[in-house]
Amino acid sequence: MRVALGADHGGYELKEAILCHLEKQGIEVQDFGTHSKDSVDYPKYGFAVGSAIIKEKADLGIVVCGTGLGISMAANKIPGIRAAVCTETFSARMAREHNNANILALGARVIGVGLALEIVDIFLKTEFSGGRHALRVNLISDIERGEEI
Ligand SMILES: O=C(CO)[C@H](O)[C@H](O)COP(=O)(O)O
Repeated sequence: MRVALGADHGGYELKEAILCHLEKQGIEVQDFGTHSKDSVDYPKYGFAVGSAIIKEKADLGIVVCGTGLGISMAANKIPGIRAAVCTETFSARMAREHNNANILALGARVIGVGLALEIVDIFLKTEFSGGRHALRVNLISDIERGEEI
């Protein structure tokens, strides 16, 4: 599995912890920055991670900002991206199982590192269950294409 990772300054430290955690497990990680705590603009990192997924350079993405909100909003502007902000493990599992989310968004100012890593592990190991959920995710794609549903 190839994971694309990105964060703004608010998420920088948590991103580094996630990078270390995933590399220890032998997971291939592409780090799109940021690389310090200097103030940056989160849409650029949401866009970089989302683009990597759409271009099939990564299978799943993880984005981090202060709340997970702004960076997920930016990523979700890319057609085909389904970024889900998760603050607990149940939503992380459902985001994959029911919604086929391709990006996990985390808020470094909302949750601690331990919970964040647990959420990451669950998100990455859970498969989309398809079936009725695929029909619903396809309706999201129809909306993206400007179709009426
Ligand atoms: O959470 C965020 C976006 O949703 C950002 O990390 C946050 O807005 C950055 O704030 P500041 O520039 O005050 O550090």
